[in-house]
Amino acid sequence: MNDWDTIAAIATALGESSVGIVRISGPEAIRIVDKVFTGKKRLETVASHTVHYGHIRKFSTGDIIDEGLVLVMRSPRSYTAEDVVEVQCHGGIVAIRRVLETILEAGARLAEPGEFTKRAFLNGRIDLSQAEAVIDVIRAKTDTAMQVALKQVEGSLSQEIRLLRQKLIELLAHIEVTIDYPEHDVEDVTVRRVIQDGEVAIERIQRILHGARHGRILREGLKTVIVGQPNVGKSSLLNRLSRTERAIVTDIPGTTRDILEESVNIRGIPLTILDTAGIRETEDVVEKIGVERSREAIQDADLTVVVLDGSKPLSATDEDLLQIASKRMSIVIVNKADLGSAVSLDQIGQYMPVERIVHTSIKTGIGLENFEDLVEELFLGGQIEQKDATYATNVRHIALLEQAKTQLSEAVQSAQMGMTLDLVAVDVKNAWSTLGEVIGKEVGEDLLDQIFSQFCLGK
Ligand SMILES: Nc1nc2c(c(=O)[nH]1)N(C=O)[C@@H](CNc1ccc(C(=O)N[C@@H](CCC(=O)O)C(=O)O)cc1)CN2
Ligand SMILES: Nc1nc2c(ncn2[C@@H]2O[C@H](COP(=O)(O)OP(=O)(O)OP(=O)(O)O)[C@@H](O)[C@H]2O)c(=O)[nH]1
Ligand SMILES: [Mg+2]
Repeated sequence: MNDWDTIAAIATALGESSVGIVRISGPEAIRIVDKVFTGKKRLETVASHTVHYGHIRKFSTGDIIDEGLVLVMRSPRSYTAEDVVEVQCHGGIVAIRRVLETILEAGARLAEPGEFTKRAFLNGRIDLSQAEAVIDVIRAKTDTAMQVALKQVEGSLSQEIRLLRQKLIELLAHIEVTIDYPEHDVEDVTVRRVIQDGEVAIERIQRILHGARHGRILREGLKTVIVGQPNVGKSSLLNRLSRTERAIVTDIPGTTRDILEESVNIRGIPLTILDTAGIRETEDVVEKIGVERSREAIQDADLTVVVLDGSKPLSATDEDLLQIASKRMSIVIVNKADLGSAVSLDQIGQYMPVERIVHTSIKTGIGLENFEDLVEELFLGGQIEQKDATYATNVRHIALLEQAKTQLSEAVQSAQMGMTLDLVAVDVKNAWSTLGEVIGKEVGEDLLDQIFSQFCLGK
């Protein structure tokens, strides 16, 4: 174990709560808490993973600060793999702060954000991808996001990466043998193996990356933009989905002026919805800018919802929007079904497959279920349902996986083109070390600092 100092921090959220926890980790953790805690036994003598009742005292005066329960977890069986003591005191800002203060007076240092988890990594209890997933668990906003992150904390991605690296090392060993003892193996057997194993590895990486888009959506929300002419019901849709009166709805066309943003949750899929100003049909330059703005919003979005007023015939502006949206993931809502239908389905069908068209009356709520079904179908497509699939959700991991994929493609190509085996080996070796960076092999201190500084205090 490293001879680091002993760190302490408040582990629970600040504010009024029933219980608060101060966590201490490091070689002096138990001795330091012993100096300020009086229970039946000295903590130095108690068994690991036991809980003790007693009083916490001010280090300088010996005055009682609070009563509490203390947990002792001895190295290496703890979160950080060091000796860890957790003091559970009363909640509320004053009690927790005073307990932390006395522990700092007794010799601990205030931990930096993420320092407990950083120690768990540096002590080898978890790898970097597991440590990074701890942030995702804390930040998860839906059950599914939480589930995916927790799986990663438990090592799902790490395991995939380790397996891939293992295969690449075996391949490298094979190449080395062929280079060093040419008589031992025929070169083209090795070349074939590079191509075959390389392609299998690329395929595995591809599968992890395929889940990446879903992973990002789970973390950041599906960027959704609502576009359409004035007065068609765009803001009404936003209000319905968010179950708020966030957007102002009136029968005056042009009610929404600025873009509004709202987070909603549809069947466990987080959506960040932008409600845009309606696009008018004029030759006016200012209005043309409106179409341009919508076009930009559509380019940025994961999902575009085009709202039409179904009680009116399709206009040229509607067709423009349908045209732009047809190139992207999109859904068409034909609204105001309660006012009768004047819009031609065949006409919309020229731009959009019928399965993507939903008829609604947002005013009465009719058809919204179908819209939600469609969102769910488009974005989960059964894939998130496979609970054991591994997703890369972290941009750093995704970038590294893309890079490793490229390096492997280069190895395969070099092999196919008949390059010498030592050149092929370089690409394979590169892919192996790129994958290593995902789990924290050979990463620099700067990167670690950057990653762990995103954590909250006490984690
Ligand atoms: N009180 C408390 N609750 C908590 C945490 C904590 O640190 N303290 N956690 C903080 O995130 C989470 C649980 N995560 C944890 C992960 C590993 C170990 C741990 O001690 N692992 C050791 C020993 C396992 C064992 O005894 O079998 C190990 O893996 O070696 C503890 C908590 C959520 N709940
Ligand atoms: N009859 C009927 N009226 C609706 C329906 N949906 C919305 N409306 C009404 O249409 C009017 C315009 O709705 P908004 O949601 O403000 O429309 P918008 O598309 O946001 O309009 P702008 O912000 O002006 O671009 C309001 O009076 C709504 O109550 C519907 O399904 N049927
Ligand atoms: Mg509006």
